[in-house]
Amino acid sequence: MSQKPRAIHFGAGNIGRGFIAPLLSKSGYHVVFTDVDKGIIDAINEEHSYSVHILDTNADEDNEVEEISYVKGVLSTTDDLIRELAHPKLHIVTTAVGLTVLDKIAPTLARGIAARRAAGARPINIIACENAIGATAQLAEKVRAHLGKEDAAYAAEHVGFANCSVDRIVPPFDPEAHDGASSLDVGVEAFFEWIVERPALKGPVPLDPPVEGMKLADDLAAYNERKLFTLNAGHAITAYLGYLAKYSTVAEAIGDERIAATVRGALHDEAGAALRRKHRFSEEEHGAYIETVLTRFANAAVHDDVVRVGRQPLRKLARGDRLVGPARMCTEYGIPVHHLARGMAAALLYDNAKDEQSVEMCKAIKERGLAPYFAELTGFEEGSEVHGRVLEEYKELEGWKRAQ
Ligand SMILES: NC(=O)c1ccc[n+]([C@@H]2O[C@H](COP(=O)([O-])OP(=O)(O)OC[C@H]3O[C@@H](n4cnc5c(N)ncnc54)[C@H](O)[C@@H]3O)[C@@H](O)[C@H]2O)c1
Ligand SMILES: O=P(O)(O)OC[C@@H](O)[C@@H](O)[C@H](O)[C@H](O)CO
Repeated sequence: MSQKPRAIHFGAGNIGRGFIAPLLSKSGYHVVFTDVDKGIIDAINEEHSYSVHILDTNADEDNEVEEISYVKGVLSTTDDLIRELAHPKLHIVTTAVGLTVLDKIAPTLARGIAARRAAGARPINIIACENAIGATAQLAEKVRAHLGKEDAAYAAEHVGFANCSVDRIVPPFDPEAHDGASSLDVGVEAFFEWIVERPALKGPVPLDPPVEGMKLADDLAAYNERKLFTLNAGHAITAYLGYLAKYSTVAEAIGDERIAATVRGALHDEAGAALRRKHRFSEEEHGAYIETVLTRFANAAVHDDVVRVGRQPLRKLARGDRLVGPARMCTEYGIPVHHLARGMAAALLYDNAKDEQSVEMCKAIKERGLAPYFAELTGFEEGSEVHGRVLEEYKELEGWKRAQ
């Protein structure tokens, strides 16, 4: 049996296989994937390895391929997972399942924590790598709701719940477009950033062994907001405007000057101005961060569909999320929002019959009326400046929709 320290990763999807597991594996952890998808778990247990293709516009072919080996899979619906969670060599648990799925994995994590207490096992750290402010804190609350008093006391001492900011663009990968690639392979951009909340970690800090590529920060909130309100805000605006203009990919959409101008304005003059005020990022540093983000969007080698980036518009229009979050921050600092308003309007126009939240949103707008629905969703009251501007932009963008 392997004596390597172990890591369990929930969600063997794009970011799990393409980012988190590779860092853990390269740092000396034996990675155990867990997923509800039996097909992925079976494939992992047949192959025990896969390749990560680093994709860059400037290369004719994949410019680098990393081999990830010695991985295994466990179906998340079986008791095998509880045994894995109680393993004496387990150091770290990560998730990348989607924010709305945290509810579903919380009871399993609670059972795993109870089993660790019964076994007197070593401390572990749990890190939810989902796109949201405080995703791990949200998970911790859901897990605690399933713990008895003694298990909760054990968890408070032995289980670290650390928030993080996680950044790497990893869309679905087409193995047929790459010679010799397997169904488990993933295609990723070269850029990555994983920043973890240091004060929340239990046991040795940095982790032992340290995770190569994992940065630790005392003030995670600043990095979390910087990423969500820049990369994800710009990504969402590009995707929703791109969808309206009938582009398939983010790279195509950001190549349209009308869309690029809105994204630039939203990131530099609005979200960026508010983030700089709140977190004291310098203009030079934050400007460079935004420009890197825009270059990443234009990377056509990472074939990223606007429908992936626009998925679940109601989650993206939630009050603390990537569109309304920076718009609220702007209003706190008296910064007018024109471009973000256009982005929110484009999100409200996202009409995709294959996306459940889009269907729900379009139905609600039709039945309840845009003005009251938007106010209820976002907290921007009817009659407020932002509310009025979003309604105006919505009308104008309906013209884009009709023009197609
Ligand atoms: N792909 C990216 O570019 C990227 C980058 C940063 C963060 N994220 C975040 O990572 C998370 C995952 O995104 P993704 O793109 O990898 O999605 P994905 O759909 O490729 O992967 C999610 C995986 O979770 C699995 N899953 C669903 N329910 C589960 C459950 N109950 N138990 C165990 N596994 C379950 C799915 O089967 C799937 O394999 C999201 O929160 C996303 O916002 C994604
Ligand atoms: O994963 P979502 O749905 O929250 O957001 C879609 C994309 O913006 C996102 O997955 C980015 O690719 C990622 O956040 C890059 O780090």
